Amino acid sequence: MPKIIKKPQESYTIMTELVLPNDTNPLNNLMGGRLMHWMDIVSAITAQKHCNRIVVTASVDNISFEHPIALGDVVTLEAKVTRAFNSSVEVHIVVKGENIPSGKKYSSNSAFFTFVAVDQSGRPIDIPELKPETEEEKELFDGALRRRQLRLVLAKRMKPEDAAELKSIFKID
Ligand SMILES: CCCCCCCCCCCCCCCC(=O)SCCNC(=O)CCNC(=O)[C@H](O)C(C)(C)COP(=O)(O)OP(=O)(O)OC[C@H]1O[C@@H](n2cnc3c(N)ncnc32)[C@H](O)[C@@H]1OP(=O)(O)O
Repeated sequence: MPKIIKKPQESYTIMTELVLPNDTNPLNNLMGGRLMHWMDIVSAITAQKHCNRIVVTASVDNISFEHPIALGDVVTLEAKVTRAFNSSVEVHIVVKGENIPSGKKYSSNSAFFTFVAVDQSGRPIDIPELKPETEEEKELFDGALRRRQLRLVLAKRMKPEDAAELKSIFKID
């Protein structure tokens, strides 16, 4: 049976949160762990929309916090599927902060999460394909194969010698 093909826009998800006192550290900035929880939720919703299945978080790539988010600021998390493989999807999340009284907007961080669609017994299950449309979506789609190989090599699920696309970026003429 031919696979269903979906566009990134069909599962695009945006989530808005307000930093409340219970979300902050002693410096009155948003705690990293709370932000990672929100990133997990928004990206899981995105992955579920693409797969129409229950998904589990399989891996989280490096997250670096570029800009603290202050108490009272508004946090916007945007998530898009970059590529679908067999049972797994890579989701790109972009986090921005906004101080509404001053009108200041800033980038906080971005990350890639990988989710696996599972059946009722928790076994991986096939998912729809993804067809990127915009130039940015195509660029993320192309890079997703290298990122997948890197995370599978690090997780000891792929031999480095089999990671052809990843190795090709290190080739020197
Ligand atoms: C319609 C529905 C309505 C539902 C309405 C409910 C709404 C409610 C919303 C709540 C939203 C919160 C959602 C939070 C989601 C959690 O937080 S889930 C909890 C944390 N995560 C877990 O517990 C996952 C634990 N791990 C596992 O269960 C298994 O290792 C996995 C991930 C299913 C993989 O199973 P496995 O048997 O090792 O599978 P295997 O066949 O080797 O590989 C399957 C795929 O996993 C990939 N994979 C495996 N390991 C990795 C890795 N380390 N890195 C990257 N990929 C990997 C493989 O590459 C492969 O990909 P494909 O080639 O198939 O695309």
